Amino acid sequence: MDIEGSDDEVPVLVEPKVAVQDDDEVPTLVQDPNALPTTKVPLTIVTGYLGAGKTTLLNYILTAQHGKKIAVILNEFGDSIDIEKQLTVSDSNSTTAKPPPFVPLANGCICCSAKDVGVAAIENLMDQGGLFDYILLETTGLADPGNLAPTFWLDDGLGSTIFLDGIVTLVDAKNVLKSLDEGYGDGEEEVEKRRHEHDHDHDGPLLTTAHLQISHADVILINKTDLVTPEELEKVVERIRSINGLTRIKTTTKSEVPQLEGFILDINAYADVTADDLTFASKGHSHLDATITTSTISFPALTPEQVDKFDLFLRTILWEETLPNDTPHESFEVHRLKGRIPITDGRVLLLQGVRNLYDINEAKDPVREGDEAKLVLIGRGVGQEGFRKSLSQMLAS
Ligand SMILES: Nc1nc2c(ncn2[C@@H]2O[C@H](COP(=O)(O)OP(=O)(O)OP(=O)(O)O)[C@@H](O)[C@H]2O)c(=O)[nH]1
Repeated sequence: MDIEGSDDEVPVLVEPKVAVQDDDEVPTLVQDPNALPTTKVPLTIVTGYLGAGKTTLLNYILTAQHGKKIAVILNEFGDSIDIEKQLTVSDSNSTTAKPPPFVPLANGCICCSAKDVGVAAIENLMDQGGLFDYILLETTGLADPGNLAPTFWLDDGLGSTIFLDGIVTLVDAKNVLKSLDEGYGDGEEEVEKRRHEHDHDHDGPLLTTAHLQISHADVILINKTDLVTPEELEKVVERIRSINGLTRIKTTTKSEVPQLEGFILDINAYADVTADDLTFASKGHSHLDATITTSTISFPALTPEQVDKFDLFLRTILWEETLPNDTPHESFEVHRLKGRIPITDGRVLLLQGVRNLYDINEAKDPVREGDEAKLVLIGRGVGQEGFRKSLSQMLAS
């Protein structure tokens, strides 16, 4: 699977990205028409379970020859001092009681730790840190990247100097299945909390941190492959693929990814949607995991009149978390979505979404003969037949 082809697509925002906090709030897209165009700096979120190999990956990137000046931000939490110590720090000041906000690293990169990883906080830090051309944000092992991604994606539409390039998730080949099945590493309290948050009946399949980190990932590194047999590794790959059919997967030891560019860095995962990605996703083994699945809905090219109806379908599932037309359904939550929607007038609409945010751009390449529309959803309960049914009812109305 490949996430390439940014040159082919001219982004035309036909639907602003908006977040809906509550029913009274009217979402607006605020843009300063006088703002000067700036070169936006890509930000990659690096997530993954405790001990999966995040710091090892950052060290690998920071010592590789990529010609970039990278700013690494460590989401400060408990053991961040230890993490800092592990990084390849070339500055002697790093041992002072109060380290400077940024520590210069080997090959011109800089590193800092921050409690607040909101957009404004990071832009502030960047102002102090000087020129750089890439940001890697390492989250804590227990972070839900789905909480962070909308912040950076939304702000990119609001004139930020940062844009979300993608989410890279490290998984530990040896322990990931235990994490997915039992919430291994989440702790009893957290497991109980998640049951209350995500499963109102408390007897459904458990949603673990590992699920959240995998379902939101654009790239997954299955690390520590030296600790498993080829058969065990194959099982891990299949399970992960069944959760997230859109992600690119690579198996690694010591988080080594010789080809960083286009695989970890500069993947543009929130801009590009290729037909190949979606076709690949629809061939997944979608029932290996009881909690999170990838579901593909295919339908014929839309007429221009159906575009608004399709948009209403999206708004209903993402903002109201229900299916249109009172279609009966079990509870669900969408973590990530992508779509490619040909229109009978020759246009192709590209759809991107994370949690309750989405946007639609117009692809430059025209519709091809026989193209069908594809909507890929990743999340809990997204494989229900009701999705197809309510969409076709809505389009036919
Ligand atoms: N056997 C083996 N060990 C590895 C591999 N990759 C990393 N490690 C080791 O696993 C340990 C944890 O790696 P880290 O890179 O610190 O993992 P992390 O995800 O940053 O961990 P936290 O910061 O605790 O969340 C370290 O001792 C690494 O040297 C690997 O592929 N195989």
